[in-house]
Amino acid sequence: MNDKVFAKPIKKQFEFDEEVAAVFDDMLQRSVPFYKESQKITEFFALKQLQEGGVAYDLGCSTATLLINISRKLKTGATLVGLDNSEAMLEQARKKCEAFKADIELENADILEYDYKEADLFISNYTLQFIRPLIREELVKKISSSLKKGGVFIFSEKVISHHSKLNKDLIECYYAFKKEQGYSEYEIMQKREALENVLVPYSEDENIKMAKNCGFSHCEVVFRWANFATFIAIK
Ligand SMILES: C[S@@+](CC[C@H](N)C(=O)[O-])C[C@H]1O[C@@H](n2cnc3c(N)ncnc32)[C@H](O)[C@@H]1O
Ligand SMILES: O=C(O)C(=O)C[C@]1(C(=O)O)C=C[C@@H](O)C=C1
Repeated sequence: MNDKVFAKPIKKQFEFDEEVAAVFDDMLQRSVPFYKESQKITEFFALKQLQEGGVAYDLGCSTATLLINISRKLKTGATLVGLDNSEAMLEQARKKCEAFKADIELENADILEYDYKEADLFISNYTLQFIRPLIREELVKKISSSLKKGGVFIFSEKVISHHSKLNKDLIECYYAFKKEQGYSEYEIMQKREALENVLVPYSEDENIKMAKNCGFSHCEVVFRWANFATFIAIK
């Protein structure tokens, strides 16, 4: 289905509700530049990390597109767990897993409260940005302490620049991308307002510093387009 969520007047803040879940795959492909490429790079490093008996979590798995793609390419027996606290997203995810016969554990859970098993891999694409800054670092510490030594955390985020002119230009560049994807000026502005104080992006440096403060020995960007980046942190 096509995303027309912000084509009508919206008064509430952005939510991952039924209306968003129903159009989510289209929304992401048209709202995240190089979304498929960032998924492919995530898949590549995820598959390298997963050995027989390995455990991987996708935090904020939404409709499970990424885990389904990983499961289809996985040659070893590993446990794939997708967590999300939007039941509407999980309904879509379950339907897709059923259709693709993908062996994935999906749980309705708050990623901040979840009791993680020892894992080899964590993924969280475009989700940390929705976690309040005050508790974001606690979550990343929890992820790091649940990983085995040498374990990997792959995460993608919208990012800002602390150079004000460059930041303004990055946003302009992103809105030009959205227009090319068929979103109107009105839809872009409405979504911008709905995301205000809900999606709180950090800069590339702040994300790397956060990972290092939380127990990762190394963190770097493996893919970036303007204000969207994919990071790999290694314990
Ligand atoms: C932008 S979407 C993630 C997109 C997805 N990872 C992908 O690459 O297609 C963010 C997801 O995080 C979920 N989410 C946000 N806060 C959460 C929390 N505290 N616990 C669990 N899920 C959460 C939302 O319901 C939503 O599905
Ligand atoms: O559309 C925007 O303005 C975005 O920031 C894109 C973004 C994201 O980065 O997570 C925001 C919300 C939706 O979940 C999909 C994509």
